[in-house]
Amino acid sequence: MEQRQAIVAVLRRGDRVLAIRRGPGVARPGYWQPLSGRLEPGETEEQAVVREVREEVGLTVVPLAKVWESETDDHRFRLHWWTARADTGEVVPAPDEVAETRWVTPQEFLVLDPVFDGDREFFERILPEL
Ligand SMILES: Nc1nc2c([nH]c(=O)n2[C@H]2C[C@H](O)[C@@H](COP(=O)(O)OP(=O)(O)OP(=O)(O)O)O2)c(=O)[nH]1
Repeated sequence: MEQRQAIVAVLRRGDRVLAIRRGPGVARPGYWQPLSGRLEPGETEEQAVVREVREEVGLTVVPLAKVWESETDDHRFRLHWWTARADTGEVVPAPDEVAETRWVTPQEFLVLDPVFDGDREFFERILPEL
């Protein structure tokens, strides 16, 4: 299958990041992860980060830096990981896509269940180096 491109938006507020639980309207509901979403044709990764964050939790964010690339465990998506600043604003989840949200420390993310292997690797290995 042709690999699709998606962004992951690691929203930072102080020493915490936004974790969301996948909602009932998406594949594999129940998993905890940072926000993610498909890159649309003609869109830059930064634009996709801003759009997806707005659609999924209603926050306006500023993309900071691309920090990692990975592949999903089912190989369907190449994931482009971005940090973004989200200092203010209230999180308002899109009900179908986001079941729950939590601002977590990296340690707190690692005890959420279930999480994807690639996301675990990000929080264990990549995020502490940033
Ligand atoms: N952070 C993270 N995001 C992931 C992982 N696996 C995975 O598919 N995603 C993201 C990439 C896509 O944005 C989204 C795919 O979910 P989906 O299949 O319900 O979304 P979709 O609407 O884009 O796809 P589809 O319905 O057309 O098949 O989830 C993962 O391991 N970690």
